[in-house]
Amino acid sequence: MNSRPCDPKAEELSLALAVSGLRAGYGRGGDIVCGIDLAQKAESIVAVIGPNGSGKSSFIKTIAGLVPTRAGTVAVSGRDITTLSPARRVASGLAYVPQEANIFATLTIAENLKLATEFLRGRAGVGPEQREKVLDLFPELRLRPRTLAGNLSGGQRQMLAFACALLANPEVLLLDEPSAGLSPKIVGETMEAVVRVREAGVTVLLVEQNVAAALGIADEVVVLVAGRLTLRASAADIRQADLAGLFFGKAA
Ligand SMILES: Nc1ncnc2c1ncn2[C@@H]1O[C@H](COP(=O)(O)OP(=O)(O)OP(=O)(O)O)[C@@H](O)[C@H]1O
Repeated sequence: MNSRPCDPKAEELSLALAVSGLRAGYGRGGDIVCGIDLAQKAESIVAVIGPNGSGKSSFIKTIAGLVPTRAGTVAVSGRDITTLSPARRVASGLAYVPQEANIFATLTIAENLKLATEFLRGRAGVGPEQREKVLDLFPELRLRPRTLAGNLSGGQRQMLAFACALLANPEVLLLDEPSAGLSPKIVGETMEAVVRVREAGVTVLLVEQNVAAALGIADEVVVLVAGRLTLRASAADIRQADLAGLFFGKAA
């Protein structure tokens, strides 16, 4: 037998994102995130789906440091970031694009991009070179730097929000419902942009209500019900599955 001994530490280090026993909630209320484990390989896209109110956004916000962690750990590329502030998490390689208010509508495209790196001095790979790489991914933004972000379409705003997050040269990008409020055509373009982001070497954890859109681009899907991960499977397997059954425990 020539199989190598399993080294859990080495395995953990090879993961882009490692979430273990994560618990979180709001104020004095009960747990909304109820002990979640998630190990995500580098340069993969994992989609988090589940019924309304199951805690998908709360889960991703807890990883971003915006909802206080009550128990458990979060690590990016083997570095424990559990106790870091949201800003320090960004500087540690974890970027987050919220569902709403993810750009400054009264500033221009160029001003939004400039502001995005203002507090990131010291993070390796942040600077003009990264800016060029990001603008190569979203060439439309390069064409009209003086356009007010508030005058962009919903899809263009999402591209700007992605670009601002990517300027931090993240290893992991958290996206909270990027398709929300977009027309079907623009949802498709937004999902294509997520694929380009992954092709650029970034690991993507995506919360989506639009299950079909998420399944179209994800490698793996996790189903969250009442704050717990109830299923993890390849997107191909989930495409065949009965979603009502997965979400609500109903028989087909
Ligand atoms: N700021 C908050 N304060 C208190 N409770 C909150 C807060 N934000 C969310 N919740 C509660 O946490 C639970 C999970 O909400 P969350 O938005 O995380 O679910 P979701 O799965 O993302 O829902 P949706 O698919 O509808 O966006 C809900 O019961 C919600 O009311």
